[in-house]
Amino acid sequence: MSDLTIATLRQQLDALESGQISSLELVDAQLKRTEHLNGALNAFISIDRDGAMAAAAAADQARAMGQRAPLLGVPIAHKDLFCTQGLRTSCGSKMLDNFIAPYNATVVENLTEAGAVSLGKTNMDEFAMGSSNENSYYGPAVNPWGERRVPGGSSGGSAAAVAASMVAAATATDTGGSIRQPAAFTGTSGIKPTYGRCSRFGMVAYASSLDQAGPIAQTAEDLALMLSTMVSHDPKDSTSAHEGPEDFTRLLNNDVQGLRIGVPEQFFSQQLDDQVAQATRDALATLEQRGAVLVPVELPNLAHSLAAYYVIAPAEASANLSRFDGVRYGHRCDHPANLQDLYRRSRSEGFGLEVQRRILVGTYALSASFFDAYYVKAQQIRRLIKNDFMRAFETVDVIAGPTTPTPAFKIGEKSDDPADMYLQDVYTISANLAGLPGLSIPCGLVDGLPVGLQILGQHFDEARMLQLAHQYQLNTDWHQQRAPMLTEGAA
Ligand SMILES: NC(=O)C[C@H](N)C(=O)O
Repeated sequence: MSDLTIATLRQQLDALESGQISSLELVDAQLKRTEHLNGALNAFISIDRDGAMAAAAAADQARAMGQRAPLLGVPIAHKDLFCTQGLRTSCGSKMLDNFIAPYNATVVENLTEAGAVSLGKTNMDEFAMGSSNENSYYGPAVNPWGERRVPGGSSGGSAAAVAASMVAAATATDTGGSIRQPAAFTGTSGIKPTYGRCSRFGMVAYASSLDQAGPIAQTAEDLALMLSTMVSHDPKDSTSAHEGPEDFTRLLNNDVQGLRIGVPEQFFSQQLDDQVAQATRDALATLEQRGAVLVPVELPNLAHSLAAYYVIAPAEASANLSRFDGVRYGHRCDHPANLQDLYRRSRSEGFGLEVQRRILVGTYALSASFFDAYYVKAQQIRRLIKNDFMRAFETVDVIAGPTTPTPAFKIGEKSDDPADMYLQDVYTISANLAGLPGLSIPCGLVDGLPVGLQILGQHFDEARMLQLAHQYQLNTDWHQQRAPMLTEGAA
């Protein structure tokens, strides 16, 4: 491996461990690459050179003293909705442009304790609302795969940063697909673990019953390394799962002989691009050749997941975002005439249009006259969808299909049509509604753009999903394909 800046997390860790490179050297090289590429990609909102170099020096010192930690000295980045003490946490919003958290999110704390060095904070759709990263106050992040394509959303900055090897891995969050969809669009791998696996403490809340943190990286093996340090039971999050720490790498080298993969026809709906369907079927055939068994399953209520999600998520968002009132923290308007004026102007100036749209939709869905018709109905559908999955998992180990209906679209292509944008989430949101873990790995190129294979698992069965993903990657090279701009000498 000549250039360690484009290496995987595993390779970088091995190089640090063998003394081939120091953390200071690696972090500096990665920062230079990030500073060089960020003008074009806008993947980072904040680059923390001083903090990263200080942490790298400390990691080198710890290593020299014989100390070890799972991610000691390796550079990563955090989506800009994880609170980082002393470093701005904007959540992609003007509302929090001036917000510096007084504490670290638990996920940030866990990764720091594991020795990871953060280079800074990555771009995202405002308050994680979006599927293209175009809803960021800081401008869209750009997909390294080119031609002004979106990197997906809402964790578009983390995905673009990994795809461009600014960092080998980054944190992200997924409320309705925000880890898996950008991973699919950028040729990276991403996993949303079971709801409750990663603590939500210090994650700016969007829709609390759906939000879940997870990593984006180049490979399934790197996802397993990251996830093993990110999860923890956290008394500071009332929905934190009681499952203890886990080594998610433990099954990686087991073959997939006899593993039963459910394939729902509903994942091959009419929205699905023909070539994406073909790439998905080819990936399933590869797994079948390795000994996995493909089993048709039914998810009859899947068609209603989009409608249920786009009631529940805005409803929860409208409640969560009521805390931004211009009084306690965040944006405050100039010279308010009175308290009403302070609320109104601070919120209309601080929130972007998509966030305002969702607050309106959510407030309407929760209003007394419509509560039963929308919110209660959506929760009932949510239960039916979960039941569908539970029934399917009686006969299969995992469920697989496409991550997205199409490859990455052009910046601006869907901005005027929110419903068309929401359709991007058609295959990903059911996992959030059911609290199930889901991952995406690269499985092909369509018109030169990456597409993803989605694998959904049973609650707390991430290790098995990662095993399947790793075995697929041992037998294919889609995850090693590089964006053209990175191979044409631009970096
Ligand atoms: N946050 C997410 O998972 C993204 C999803 N597309 C949404 O806008 O809600």
